[in-house]
Amino acid sequence: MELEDSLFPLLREVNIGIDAYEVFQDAEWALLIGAKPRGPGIERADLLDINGQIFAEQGKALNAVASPNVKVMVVGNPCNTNALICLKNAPKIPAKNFHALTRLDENRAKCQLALKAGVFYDKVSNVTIWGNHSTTQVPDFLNAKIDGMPVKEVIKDDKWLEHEFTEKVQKRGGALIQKWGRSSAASTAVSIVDAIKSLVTPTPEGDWFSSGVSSAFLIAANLNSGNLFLSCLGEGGEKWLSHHFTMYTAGLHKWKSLWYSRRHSFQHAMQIKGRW
Ligand SMILES: NC(=O)C1=CN([C@@H]2O[C@H](COP(=O)(O)OP(=O)(O)OC[C@H]3O[C@@H](n4cnc5c(N)ncnc54)[C@H](O)[C@@H]3O)[C@@H](O)[C@H]2O)C=CC1
Ligand SMILES: O=C([O-])CC(=O)C(=O)O
Repeated sequence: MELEDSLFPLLREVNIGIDAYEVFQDAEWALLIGAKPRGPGIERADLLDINGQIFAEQGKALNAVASPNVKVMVVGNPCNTNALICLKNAPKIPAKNFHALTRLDENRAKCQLALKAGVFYDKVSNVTIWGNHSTTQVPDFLNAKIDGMPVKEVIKDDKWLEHEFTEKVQKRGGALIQKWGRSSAASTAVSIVDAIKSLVTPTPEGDWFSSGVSSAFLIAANLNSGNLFLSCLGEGGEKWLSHHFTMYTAGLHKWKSLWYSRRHSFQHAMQIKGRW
């Protein structure tokens, strides 16, 4: 009822069902949110036993009945691993069509940087979230900008950036659960909309956004030099952007261990530019 009352310009019909093979029929977009949330003191990874199965089944159903070019945004946690499970169960759907939601982390990072700098959040750009949607993620302030200037030139407080900021973004989900007893809902919904808008509309010149995509798209990485070169495969009408990033030491260290220990899992956030 609330969906109908919201007068969404693209909403034509609401169908409710419990059979994934019915509800995914010819779907062009699938936002996979239905999954158990964590409670206080629990890590997202602890949900895998319960939630993993959901995404295996949904992957199979999408593979069988959705549009062959369906785009899938996995939200249910642990979202990176669930996205990989879903992808592996849907071999007919291009792997590049699967995303894990890291946009909420990007938005959280932007909010913290804006608050610290005393600017409105729309002045913050070029924010990257490296790694999993978990407490191991690395919100990248080194390549981020405030009003077009490197963050470190605006916020001259390295201790805050490297510790307080990083930890705040990493643990924001848990902090919300501690406070309210349940996980974020409104900001998650907004971030899903933001993520999809970013995927289907041109990225503002010089900016980028973060989304969790399969590590199969990382074709080159020079981790030893301090420069991380990421390159994504471009297919169809999609324009993937390559970037050079200088990671700050702690970030590089974390990224390195993520890359080596879990290189085959679905956990790398990266920048994507342009239309889907
Ligand atoms: N990636 C991200 O940034 C975020 C991820 N999440 C995750 O999203 C998921 C949903 O969170 P909430 O909406 O707060 O939980 P909720 O408990 O309010 O809703 C979960 C819904 O999933 C449904 N569900 C249960 N089993 C299902 C199945 N097999 N197939 C389809 N639907 C099923 C339930 O009926 C319920 O309506 C959780 O895993 C949570 O951790 C939440 C916030 C942010
Ligand atoms: O923390 C959680 O479990 C829900 C979530 O993913 C977030 O709010 O980032």
